[in-house]
Amino acid sequence: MLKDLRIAVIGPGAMGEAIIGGLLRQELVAPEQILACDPYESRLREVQARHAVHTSQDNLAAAQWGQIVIFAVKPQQLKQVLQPLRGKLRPDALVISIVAGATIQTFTEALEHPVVVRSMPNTPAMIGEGMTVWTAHTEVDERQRAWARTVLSALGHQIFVDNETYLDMSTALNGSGPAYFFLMMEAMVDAGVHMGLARRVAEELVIQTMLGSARYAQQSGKHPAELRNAVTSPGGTTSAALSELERGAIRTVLADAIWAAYRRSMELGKS
Ligand SMILES: NC(=O)C1=CN([C@@H]2O[C@H](COP(=O)(O)OP(=O)(O)OC[C@H]3O[C@@H](n4cnc5c(N)ncnc54)[C@H](OP(=O)(O)O)[C@@H]3O)[C@@H](O)[C@H]2O)C=CC1
Ligand SMILES: O=C(O)[C@@H]1CCC=N1
Repeated sequence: MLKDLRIAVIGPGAMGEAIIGGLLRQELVAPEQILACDPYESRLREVQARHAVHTSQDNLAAAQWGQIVIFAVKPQQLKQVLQPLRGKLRPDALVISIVAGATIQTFTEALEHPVVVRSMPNTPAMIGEGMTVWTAHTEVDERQRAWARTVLSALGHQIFVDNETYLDMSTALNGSGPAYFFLMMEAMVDAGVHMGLARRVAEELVIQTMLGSARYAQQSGKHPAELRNAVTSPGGTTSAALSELERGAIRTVLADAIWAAYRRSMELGKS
């Protein structure tokens, strides 16, 4: 599918490198098909040492080289990255953005290039367990959509949505979502340590409980409330804990947090 295609990754930071790693791990491309482009030589040396891909400090040359051009810079860096590339991409190049908030229109206008996919992955992509949501401009043809699907599948699961407004919502749920779980993990481990468990043991208990619960929810297909009720014995330990969580308004706090991320994604899109 991606055989012989040239893929430029502009901004091979944490996520950009995850894309490179995923593509190579799944043997979807060979290292010489990838060009990582970053202004900092030391970063390029690290990426080169790990993946043996081509590297460059010249975004324009990289963008012109790529048949697929992936933008993985920070939202705050995007404007200055796009400006020199205006009207310079190959007409049939596929742009894939993972930049939070940045709209398809931002790319089409800044680059004068309509063939743009906007996506939102997450950090479990580092181990091929990501969840990515993506959408495409109408000018992205079927062949290019298949390329995008293959590239994003290298990160784990992916789903296509036909309305770009879902991308800001996805940013708040699956994009930022791992941080919510890591925070919960951290708090639970600390509580375990506070009670007297060794940290190493508390970590193992918490991580496997989270993993097992996620897999169980996925495989059983049951509503989370049903699964929760099955844990909650009358007058037992779980109901004592849940009562405290409800007293702390955990549902409202989580919903407010997710709405804050959603609003922030939309704000980033306007800046
Ligand atoms: N982290 C996450 O969980 C997720 C992030 N995203 C999105 O992915 C994007 C990247 O995030 P992340 O990987 O975390 O950030 P990083 O800071 O790790 O990656 C950004 C990379 O871009 C490089 N860079 C900076 N300026 C330029 C430039 N002018 N030209 C080319 N490259 C440049 C940076 O170099 P240097 O560091 O040396 O400045 C860095 O290597 C963001 O837009 C973010 O919204 C999407 C989903 C999840
Ligand atoms: O925090 C952020 O803005 C990025 C986007 C989703 C996850 N990290």
